[in-house]
Amino acid sequence: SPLPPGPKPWPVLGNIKDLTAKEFWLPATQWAKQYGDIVYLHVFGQGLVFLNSFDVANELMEKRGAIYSDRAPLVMAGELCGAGHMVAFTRYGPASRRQRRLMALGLSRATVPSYHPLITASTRKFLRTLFAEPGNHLGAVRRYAGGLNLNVVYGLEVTRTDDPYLMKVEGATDLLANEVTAGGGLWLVDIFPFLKHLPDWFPGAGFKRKAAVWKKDIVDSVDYPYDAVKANVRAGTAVPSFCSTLLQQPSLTELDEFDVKWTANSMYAASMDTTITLTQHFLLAMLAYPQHLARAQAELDAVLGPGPGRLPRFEDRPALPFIDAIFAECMRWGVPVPLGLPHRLMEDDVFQGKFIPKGSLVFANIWAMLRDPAVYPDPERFDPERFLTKVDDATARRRDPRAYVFGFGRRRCPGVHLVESSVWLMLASMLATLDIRKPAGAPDPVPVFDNTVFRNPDPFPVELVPRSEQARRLVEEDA
Ligand code: HEM
Repeated sequence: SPLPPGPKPWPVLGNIKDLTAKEFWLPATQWAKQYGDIVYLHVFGQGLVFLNSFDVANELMEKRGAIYSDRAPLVMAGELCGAGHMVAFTRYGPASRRQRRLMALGLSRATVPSYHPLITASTRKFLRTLFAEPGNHLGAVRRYAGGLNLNVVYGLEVTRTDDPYLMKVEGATDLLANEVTAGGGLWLVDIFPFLKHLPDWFPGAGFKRKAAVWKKDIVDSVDYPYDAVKANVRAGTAVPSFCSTLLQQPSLTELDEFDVKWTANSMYAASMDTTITLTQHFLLAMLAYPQHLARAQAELDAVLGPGPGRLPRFEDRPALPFIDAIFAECMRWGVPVPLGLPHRLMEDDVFQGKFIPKGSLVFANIWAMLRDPAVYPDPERFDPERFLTKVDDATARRRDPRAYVFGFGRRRCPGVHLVESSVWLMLASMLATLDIRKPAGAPDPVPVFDNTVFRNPDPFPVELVPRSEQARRLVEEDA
């Protein structure tokens, strides 16, 4: 069978000239328009496959998950930088299945409500930080996401901005997102693995010297909070958390411990940039569409009392359909991980008469799915109301961005239920208490995206100010 269609490759080099370091989802979506639901490229013989519709992604990544669930053997990130045991990098097999089981235990739909008190406390703390440091909302979001995770995962309470656990894991997460995987995770050594045998001093082997430094920080960030929770468990002082619960099981093997340690770290690393990205898109949307901010605040006032009368709680959610619609539209419009994380195909496959070679890296083009005008008319517009029109169940399922933004199949994001609770409360709390506006005289923000994995906008000017004296009092008195 022929390969799926795609842009014409050069001999040997393949489509290297078609790769872009920024916003790779844009050319990928142009190819989707030109070539259809499956597009094939190669770089030095390494196949790259783009699945551009829900049906095809579901058919291959979900239904044929037994062969579409591996990850690329990344020499630089996995081997040289020591991140190979992080869940997102783990090769498909017994180890990844053990990790996924642990995650399912700690992050299931049934478990997440037990974190609601903690999520509420973290969100309130986040609001206080925002009010106290109005010019540093990004720092506040970081601390919120990091603190919540340290608490849920390790039972460690963050009390200071320069908390040593937070600093360590933040540093390593930053390294991973902005250095190790900034170019999509692919280094020359991943294409030519023999390069890893170059001596460190060899000209061109700078990547090895970098990796040695980064590896130390990454491995440190995995051990440091884990050792703390283990010591707490031994001393009988551990508070309930993902790690402490699992570490107190009888007959824990060394392998179990290893799995708990790496799984715990992965939850932290994977939640940080995604949460920040989603929050930044929410702010961009509120700046560009102030009418939705006003409507959301009116809905909140009607339920919580004017001003607001009190801070939002999880129990309020069914009475706040417009807030839910804003949340859904932030996921759709923002698309935090537009091409997902590539799955590696483990065997040759044939689909709709096209040959997909073993070893191909398969991307779900989530961006194209969430910009499909047939499902989302006028897709560039931030329009929460699109989720409020009554439709039949099948259409409602098809238009729910949750079916796409978290990826597909056996590697689908295990953080989905945590996000559903934590980000909802965060958005509802910000809308209830803050005005979100451009600083006086500042131009409309034009978002710039520099990362190839996350669609995280570069910082932009925004002013977050208490909505009213009442809002300020509520947040401060809640301390
Ligand atoms: C806005 C929030 C988030 C979005 C949009 C998001 C999206 C994604 C996507 C698209 C993937 C790749 C799935 C695939 O390969 O098909 C992924 C993987 C992953 N996510 Fe999330 N995520 C979010 C938050 C979180 C949170 C809060 C956690 C943990 C607490 C988390 C943990 C993970 C892990 C561990 C993986 C790797 C799974 C694997 O390789 O088996 N994510 N996420």
